[in-house]
Amino acid sequence: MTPPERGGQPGGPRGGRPGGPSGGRSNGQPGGRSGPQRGGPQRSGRPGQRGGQGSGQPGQPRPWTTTAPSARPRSGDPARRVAFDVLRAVEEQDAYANLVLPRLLRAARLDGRDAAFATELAYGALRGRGTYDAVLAACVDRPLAQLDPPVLDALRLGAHQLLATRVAPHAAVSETVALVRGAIGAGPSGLVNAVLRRVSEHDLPTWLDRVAPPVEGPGADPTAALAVRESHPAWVVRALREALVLAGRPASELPDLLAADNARPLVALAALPGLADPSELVAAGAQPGRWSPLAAVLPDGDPGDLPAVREARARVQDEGSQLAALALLAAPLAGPSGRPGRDERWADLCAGPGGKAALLAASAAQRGAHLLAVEVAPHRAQLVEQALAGVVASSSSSEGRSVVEVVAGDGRTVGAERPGEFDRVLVDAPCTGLGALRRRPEARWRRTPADVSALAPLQRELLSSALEAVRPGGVVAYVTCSPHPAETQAVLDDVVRRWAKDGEQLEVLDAPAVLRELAGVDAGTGAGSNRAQLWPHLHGTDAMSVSLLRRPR
Ligand SMILES: C[S@@+](CC[C@H](N)C(=O)[O-])C[C@H]1O[C@@H](n2cnc3c(N)ncnc32)[C@H](O)[C@@H]1O
Repeated sequence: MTPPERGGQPGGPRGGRPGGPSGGRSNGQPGGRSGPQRGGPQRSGRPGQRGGQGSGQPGQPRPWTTTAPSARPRSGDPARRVAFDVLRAVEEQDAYANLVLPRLLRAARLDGRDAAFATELAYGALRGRGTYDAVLAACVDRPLAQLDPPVLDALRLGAHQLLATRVAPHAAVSETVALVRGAIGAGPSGLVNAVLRRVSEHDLPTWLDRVAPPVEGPGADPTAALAVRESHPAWVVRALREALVLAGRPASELPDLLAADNARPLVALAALPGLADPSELVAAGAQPGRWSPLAAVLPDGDPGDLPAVREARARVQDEGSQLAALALLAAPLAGPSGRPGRDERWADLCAGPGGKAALLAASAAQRGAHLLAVEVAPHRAQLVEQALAGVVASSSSSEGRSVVEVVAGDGRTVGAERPGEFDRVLVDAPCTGLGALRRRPEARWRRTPADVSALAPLQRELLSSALEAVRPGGVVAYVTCSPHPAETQAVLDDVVRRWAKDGEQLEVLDAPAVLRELAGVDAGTGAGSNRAQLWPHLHGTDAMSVSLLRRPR
């Protein structure tokens, strides 16, 4: 732990900083151009970066208020309170920030800039926790674990404002102190005031140089250094390094990959085949997508404002997820006499909440096929029903049978119950989600290495069930939104080996070639591997892994 520096005169007269009091709003939110963009962080949100007006330069005077903490406002502003409540719900109730935030924003009647500010604070403090805790540990005279958890959350919110937003430092401190008084009580407000003043003594690059271990030389620990600088648990840093190397990428890309996890992803939309067209989304204000032939991208604004999204003809869906579903549909089947054979029975064995199932169902309606969507969790099976409602309402096949059947059940039993019945099967396996960390700000702190091993048998059983359920010459797509080697290549290798031992040599199709043909994207994983891997830092998508297996005829 680096001892706190005692420089500066926190109580003394300050002024003249760009973005100081005059640049901020009375409640301490950044004003004018420096305000956060709607819907997320105003900058990349990368903990290792700092910039913009008011971000402060070391040694520059700061406009401190001379009001004693006890005489300052008793409660904070509503946006900070919402952000604080999000952090508490994540910590205390294992809540998902992206689910709890909209509810709290509605309850507090926040919208527009206030909602954007609350979102930026909550997501930024959650993502940046690793960095901020390292800084806070250098400013608190006891281990952070000995602080009351609500106090620690308030300090994280304060540190985020000080180190990664354009909020004026005096406002970041005084508003966080006010928040603490209102939400926790007067007791810890002095501590919070003192700690945040210490945090404000340096900008983020200076703090990182002080608290992150060196990357080289004596005491070097490159993993720990990246863990602090890019705010990831060390085990995730190691896993992602391994994943890059396994996929034929240089380990030197790791900082970029980690930084991409800290950036706000653009909202990608999928126009459901036959129901909408990307050009319609672009005409309604979106921009063309980067890879998927179904995609458009919404740089700003509420997707629900687009008629096609409101009418369930288009959905919010990462381009990587779109490509994974499209790869299953584009993979070549094998049938009698060198022909592809039947292509009308499809299944999705892990369908909830229904993103890929909606795309598959819309395509099934177009092609006269039928989709079985299986999801083990009943409430998620209901979400699949909802996701498919638009497709079901607008289409039924000529014989009048429904295009889709949703079943709340275990995908692991489908192979035994319906052997050889399907032509194409998707296994979008339950996984750690390490490839989608940018979307789930708290996920990196919640996952543990034990999750990887706990999921391993389930992933293998689901893939084996899919292979039993597919006909000879049919194709299975094994997909994860994690690039972790244990969840991707190891599962593939094990299952192929086991089937070979049982006398059936599965064909691992060239998934990168399928994606190249489909979308012009290079998702290759190096010589000798037919697995495709997308990356946030290279493709701007989640880190989806896609393997395509075909049963021999
Ligand atoms: C990665 S998610 C699937 C995402 C989905 N394909 C989409 O695009 O929206 C994995 C899903 O598998 C479900 N699941 C887990 N074990 C299962 C099992 N044994 N059978 C069926 N579904 C299962 C989980 O509840 C979860 O909804």
